[in-house]
Formats: sequence, structure tokens, C-alpha cells
Amino acid sequence: MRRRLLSSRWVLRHISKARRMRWGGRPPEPGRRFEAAAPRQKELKIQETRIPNIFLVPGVLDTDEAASLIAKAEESGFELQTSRGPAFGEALRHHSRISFEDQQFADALWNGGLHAALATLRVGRRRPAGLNENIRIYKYSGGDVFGKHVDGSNQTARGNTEFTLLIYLSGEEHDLVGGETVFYASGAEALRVRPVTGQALVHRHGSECLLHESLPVSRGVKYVLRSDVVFTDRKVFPALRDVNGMLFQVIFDAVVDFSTRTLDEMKQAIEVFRDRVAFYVFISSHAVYDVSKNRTHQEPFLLESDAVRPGREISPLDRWNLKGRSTRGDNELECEEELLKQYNAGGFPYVTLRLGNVFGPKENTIRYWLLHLWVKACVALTLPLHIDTSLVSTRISMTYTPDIAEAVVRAISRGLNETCCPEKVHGEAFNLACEEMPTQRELYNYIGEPAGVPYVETIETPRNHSVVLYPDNLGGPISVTKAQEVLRWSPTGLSKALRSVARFYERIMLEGKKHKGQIEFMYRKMKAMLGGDGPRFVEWTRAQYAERRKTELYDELDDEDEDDIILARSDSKRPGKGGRRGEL
Ligand SMILES: O=C(O)CCC(=O)C(=O)O
Ligand SMILES: [Fe+2]
Repeated sequence: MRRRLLSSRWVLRHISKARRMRWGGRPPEPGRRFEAAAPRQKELKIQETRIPNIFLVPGVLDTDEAASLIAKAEESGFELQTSRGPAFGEALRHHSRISFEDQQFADALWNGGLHAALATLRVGRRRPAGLNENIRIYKYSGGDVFGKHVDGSNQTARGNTEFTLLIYLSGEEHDLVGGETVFYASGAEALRVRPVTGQALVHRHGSECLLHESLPVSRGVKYVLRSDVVFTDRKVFPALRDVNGMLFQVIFDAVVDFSTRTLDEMKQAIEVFRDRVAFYVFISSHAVYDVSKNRTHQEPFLLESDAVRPGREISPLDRWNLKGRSTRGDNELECEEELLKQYNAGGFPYVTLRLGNVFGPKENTIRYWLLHLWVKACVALTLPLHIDTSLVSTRISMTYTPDIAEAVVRAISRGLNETCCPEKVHGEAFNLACEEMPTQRELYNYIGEPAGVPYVETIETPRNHSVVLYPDNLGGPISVTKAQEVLRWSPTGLSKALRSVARFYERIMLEGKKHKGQIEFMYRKMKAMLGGDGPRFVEWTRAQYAERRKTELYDELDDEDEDDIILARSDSKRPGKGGRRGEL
């Protein structure tokens, strides 16, 4: 009867309300920090017990960590926690307690190793997302108890709590006798857990919670930390998982975000970095202009101020269609808008760097590599490069990766007020590209020059029949005057940049063996793109380099060059709708 009574939802709600009102303990003070040191990182293993959904995790805290939590708690002062007893539907309760809300401590505890140990727990499709920020520490001395009860599930900002987490802070070595946590099933004792310092007990709560209690302490003092495991069906953006692990008490001077591609990811990033970053650099691209309204100026290139969504001057249908012109641009602009929103609401300062068509070291696609080889093969094989008929006179902004690094450094020193006038970059966007804006034909000739091909054969092909790797936006070239003036940044000359990239790919091809995997991957892509012409292209290219390898001397790449390798990774695809920058 009591079991039924205690597990009914209504009663649970009633009890928790009563607890808050009448059990003497003050509710947790929001934002009151416990200011305990972050537990050390550990490799923890979950252990099953005889009872499903009740687990042990040994060694969550070391003895010194447990001792310092006890000391902290004693310093903050415990409060007596009592209840009116079972006659009022409340579990018998007599022990001391402190309660506080500290998300940072909860995250540190979670990321210290529990996150990995508990990663396989599921409630339906939901998975663990972290710990309830409400941390409680109980102290049971002579005769203290927490009578039979079940634990309710609570809502938190990240999701609902589904498991209780108890971490024993004292045990045998403290001369503790009694204080076991005992679970009951069908009226009989099902499991008895002896307090072991640093060990966690994790059990399902809410409607599936087993009746349990803390037996009276007959000697020594039992201390136990209580939180809950929060579950969510929200996907955690992988790039943030690692960051989360380092976040406790870490303040970042600057974060350079190359990874965020969707609004949801940006929201998570903002949540993670709020109050923890002095300056944020978001890497966006010229695709944002593809979903912006028509430019209102006569300049032949895009200005930063052009990235504005149209308002009511166009119909909802047209607005919708415009978003659809570039999923990547739409996502990136949403990310920029979200950053601005949080900044205007008093959040962290940030800058957006908008890249054009990226090429150079660390550019993780193979499109430049393909062009380099195609340009070399085009005459011998009569395989002219394609020029999209609709883009014959369109100019292309190319962005060289070392120039991006340079701009990032300059933006950060501005943003952190190391040089001057941070307000000139906070909340601002800057286009980055080489100043030269070649057409497709000119670009091919630029590429041909260092490859020793004085004239590159081209053929005009209609859009859906052409293999055109640049440009990857629709809106045309971008102006970089603002970055030059405000960041005092200057891009490398296009032909110099292309020469160094050409040299790099020549070395890769001549070294051959060392990069076999990537080269084969590139050949496969090439075959897929060139259709019927693919096999002879690959055959010819292989033969060329094999022949040259016999006779030509080349410098082995040294370690530093290695580090810069631009090689394509066949695993670089990421699921999701955003699409990767520049992915073929
Ligand atoms: O102290 C214990 O062993 C049990 C505590 C408990 O059941 C609770 O916090 O809900
Ligand atoms: Fe409990």
C-alpha cells in the first residue's frame, strides 16, 4: 500500500513540494558556487549489480577529493533535514544536508569520467547529457537515517533527470558503520550497498524507482554527494564534447570556430562558451551572400554589409526560395545572426571572418589537387577544362589558408584590445580573399603557369554538364578592403600563393608511395567526375609521375611541411545537412 502511495505521481509531486516547504532545509541558492576543485580525469568503469538499472562506479573520486569536498561542505555549514514522517506521506528523515546549484561543478564531475562510464545508459531514445546542477551533500551521524522512499524525476534546462547519482564521500576507513543504501523489491530486500569512499551508486528514479533507504549510521559519519543524471534526445555536437571536458574553471582568451555549421550547433557552442571566452572568432564564408537580398550598391563585388536577409519587400515564397539557394549560406548566416543576438544581449564579443573559395595548406578537400592534375593533362589528352557557360565572365575570390591564419591572429589581437579599438571588430564581419579575382579561364591559366603549362585548353559547357570546382558560391567575388583597412591585413598575391600550392602537389605526386591512400582516393574521385574520360586520365597521370620519379630529384618534405599537408581525407565527410565548406 505504502509502495503504491509513494510511487504515485501525484504523491511524489506533493512530497517534493512538501520537502521544499517543510523540511527545514533551505532551497538551493541559484548560482551559489561550491567552488570545489574539479575532480581529476579518470577512466571509470560501470559495474552492474544484481538489479537491473542499478549500477556501481568505483573510484569516481579519490580519497583526497572526497575529503576536500567534506571539508568544503563543513565550511559552508550543514542544515538539519527532517520530515513529518510516513504518516504524512513523507519518508522518515533525520540527517544534515547542504544543497547548492553549480553547473560548473556538476559539469566537472560529469566530465571527470562519469560521462564515459555512463554513456551507454538509455531511457527510450534519450541518452545521458550531464548532471543536475543541483548538488546536495548529506551528512549522517549517530542514528541518522533517510527512510524508505522513491526518488522523483525533475526537469532541468538540459532535460529530465532519470537516474539518481550518489557518491559516497566516507566509508570503512573513516570508521563508518551502518549507513548502507538498501533497495527493496516486492517487499523484500533486493540489494544492499555499503558506502565505499569515492564510489558512485547510480539508480533509475522516477516512476521506475525502487523503494530504498539509508540505514541508520551506528558509528562514524556518513557523507554522500547526491545529484542526478540528466537525459536528452538532443544530439551533442561532437566538436563541443571535448571542449566541455576542459571547461571547468577554464576561461578561453579566444576561440576560433571552424566547425560550427548549423544553428543548433551554434546554440550549443554559445551555451558552452558563455562567460568563458573573452573573444570568439567564427569562420563563415561568402555563401552567406547567396541568401541575402540584392545588393544596393554599384560595386562589382560583395561588401560585408550585403549579408542582410530581405524583409517584407519580397513575398514569403520568394524569401523561402532565397533561403533554398544555398543551404550552406543559409546555415552560416543563421549562425552569424545567433552570435550577433547573444552579443547584443550582453554576451561575448566575436568577429566573423567570411572566406571565399579556400585553397592552400590544410584545406581539406581535393579540388585544387584535381585541377592541378587536370591542367597538366589537358593538352596531352585533349581533355579541355570546363567553363560553365553561365559563369564565363564571373570573377572568383580565392582565399589562401595562410592568409586566414594571419587574419585570425590580427582579429584576435584587435578583439582582445592588444592593439587598439576592439569596437572596430566586435560584432563585425570581414571578407578574406586574395585581391586578384580571376575568371574561370584566368584561374586555369594561373594554375597552369607554375605547372609548366603555358596555355590551358578550355571548353564552354552548360551548367549541368560541366565539372566546375570554383567558384563555390553564386554571388560573385568579395571585397577585402575592410579587412585590409581595419585589421591591417594584407593577402598574399594570388600567383605567388598558387605557385607554392602547385609545388606542394608536385612533391606529393612525386613522393607517391607515402601518400598512396590519398592519391588513390583522389583518382577515384577524378574517375567519378570525368566519367568515360576518367580511366585514361588516371592512367596517363600515373604513368607521368612514375616516369618522373625515376629520373627527377625532389626534396623530401620535411616534418614541418608534413604538418602542412593538405591531403584529402576520405573520412572527412560529416553527416548533416550543412555540407562541408568546399567539399566536392
Ligand atoms: O544516503 C543514501 O544512501 C540514500 C540517499 C537517497 O536515497 C536520496 O538522496 O534520495
Ligand atoms: Fe533516494
